Amino acid sequence: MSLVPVEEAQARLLEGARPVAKREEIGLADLADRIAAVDLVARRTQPDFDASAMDGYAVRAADLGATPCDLVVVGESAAGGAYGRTVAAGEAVRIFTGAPVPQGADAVVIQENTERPSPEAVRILQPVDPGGHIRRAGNDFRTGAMLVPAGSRFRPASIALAASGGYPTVEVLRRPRVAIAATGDELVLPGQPVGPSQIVASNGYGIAALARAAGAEILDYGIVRDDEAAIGACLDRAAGEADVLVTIGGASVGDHDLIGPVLKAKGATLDFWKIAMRPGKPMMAGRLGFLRILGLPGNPASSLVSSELFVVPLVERLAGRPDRDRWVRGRLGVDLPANDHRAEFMRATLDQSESDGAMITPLGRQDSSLLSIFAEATALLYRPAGAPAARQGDECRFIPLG
Ligand SMILES: Nc1nc2c(c(=O)[nH]1)N[C@H]1C(S)=C(S)[C@@H](COP(=O)(O)OP(=O)(O)OC[C@H]3O[C@@H](n4cnc5c(N)ncnc54)[C@H](O)[C@@H]3O)O[C@H]1N2
Ligand code: MOO
Repeated sequence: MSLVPVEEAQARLLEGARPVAKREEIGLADLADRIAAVDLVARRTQPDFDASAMDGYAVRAADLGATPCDLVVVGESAAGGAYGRTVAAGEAVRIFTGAPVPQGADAVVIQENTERPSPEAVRILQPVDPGGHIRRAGNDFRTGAMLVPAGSRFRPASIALAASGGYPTVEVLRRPRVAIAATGDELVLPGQPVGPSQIVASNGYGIAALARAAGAEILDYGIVRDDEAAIGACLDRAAGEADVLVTIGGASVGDHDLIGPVLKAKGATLDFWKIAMRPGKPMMAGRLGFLRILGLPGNPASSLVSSELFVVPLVERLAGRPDRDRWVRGRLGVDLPANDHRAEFMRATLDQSESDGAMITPLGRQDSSLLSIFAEATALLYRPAGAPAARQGDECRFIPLG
């Protein structure tokens, strides 16, 4: 079977992938980064009264023909406690920011432009135009105005806007459910005793963090043994509750690499297997009914690179987020030899201090088993398949790592 080019594999994976159709109603506290399922139209007007923009005195502008002049202070209007009567000629009302401007008053004088010659009187030192320092009713929005269109991703300001518009809860797209299963007889959970020839299952935690940031809800299936029945049961479980199943390990050609055989036995479609990339070659993608399956290679760097390139865009698409170009242009920090037929994604560091663009330098050791090197990397440097030798300073592309 020939290797599938990376771009082709990405395109085939996203073919027909649409945002999850199910919706749910959630509270404002959980709204960050969720996608609005319906248009949010204002249920109220903001502000729904003329409000003072400053601390000072509500006055009739016409009273201030010649300043300084003294007015009688007849009461107070505070935020949440209006002045109930009408302001008459020669009168002023002490007022605070956000408080309703009383009937009869048409301007606010800021308190810095006043003096209090006595408790009953205020001396206005400068005139003010009618409407001065007043926020008119509906200044922000009116009932019926479009606040957040369906399909938008909630940002801090739009969450606050939803609250202001009268929504205690909001209908959003349900997050895609991504089940993650680490396969392998050698694996133990973090914190458990590690016996001879065993290792700690680590990859799933990094992949879960990536998928969650891309908009997924994670279903953690823990460790699944290298056993066709166990992997089959995991597939059945995912088909019943998840949108995507990500398996880690068992994707290659060894006698204990069972993901491919189990997909076949279960009648799942295998969309593609083996990508022209390094690391991450043995990745496979398939489907069982509505479930999408990504079989990632077990080597730590391989599984994380595959997740950046395949899990993230798939989850973002299913979550209803817009497709985005994650590639950034930079310059090589070192000379590099010609590349072979597999695109290479090198763990690299990024120096943003250069004036002519970011400088990317691959880390010394690129072995796909090295998590310590991955954790040090701040970028994945892309070397296209068949790329000729490159010189320091040549343009290159990279994905910044979060
Ligand atoms: N004869 C061949 N052998 C291999 C080939 C090949 O083309 N022909 N490809 C190699 C490449 S490239 C990769 S990548 C690996 C991937 O193999 P698998 O996906 O089958 O992964 P495993 O064999 O199960 O595990 C590989 C390695 O990773 C460790 N691992 C597995 N799961 C986890 C986990 N959740 N957390 C941490 N580490 C994990 C596992 O213990 C192994 O050390 O195949 C090559 N072989
Ligand atoms: O593709 Mo493997 O991922 O080279 O180690």
